Amino acid sequence: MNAAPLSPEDPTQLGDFELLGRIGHGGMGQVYLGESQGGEPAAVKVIKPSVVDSETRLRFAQEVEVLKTVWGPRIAAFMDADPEAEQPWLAT
Ligand SMILES: Nc1ncnc2c1ncn2[C@@H]1O[C@H](COP(=O)(O)OP(=O)(O)OP(=O)(O)O)[C@@H](O)[C@H]1O
Repeated sequence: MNAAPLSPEDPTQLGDFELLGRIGHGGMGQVYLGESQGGEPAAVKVIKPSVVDSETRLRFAQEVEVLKTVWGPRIAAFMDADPEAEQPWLAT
């Protein structure tokens, strides 16, 4: 997986995931390459601090709930999430 280096303002740890680099970004989030405590690679999506408000928190919590209910060979599997954290995050 190609990842760009973390910037000084990036978090280095979210939940049990160590963040190792940046792999992409969407409308409301930055996606990091992460690693679980067991050494499993993860895509860790974090809501950008500039867009965290009650509406984006709600949308993000809904995304997490939907992800918990879907699985398949072409769907990144849900690993863990904390939509109520100061910086809400989701690991797949
Ligand atoms: N599981 C993953 N594996 C590899 N890269 C990923 C993964 N999830 C996201 N990415 C990368 O991060 C980018 C943004 O993903 P994200 O889920 O935030 O997209 P989005 O749905 O467009 O954003 P938003 O939900 O914020 O509107 C993707 O285009 C991709 O490059």
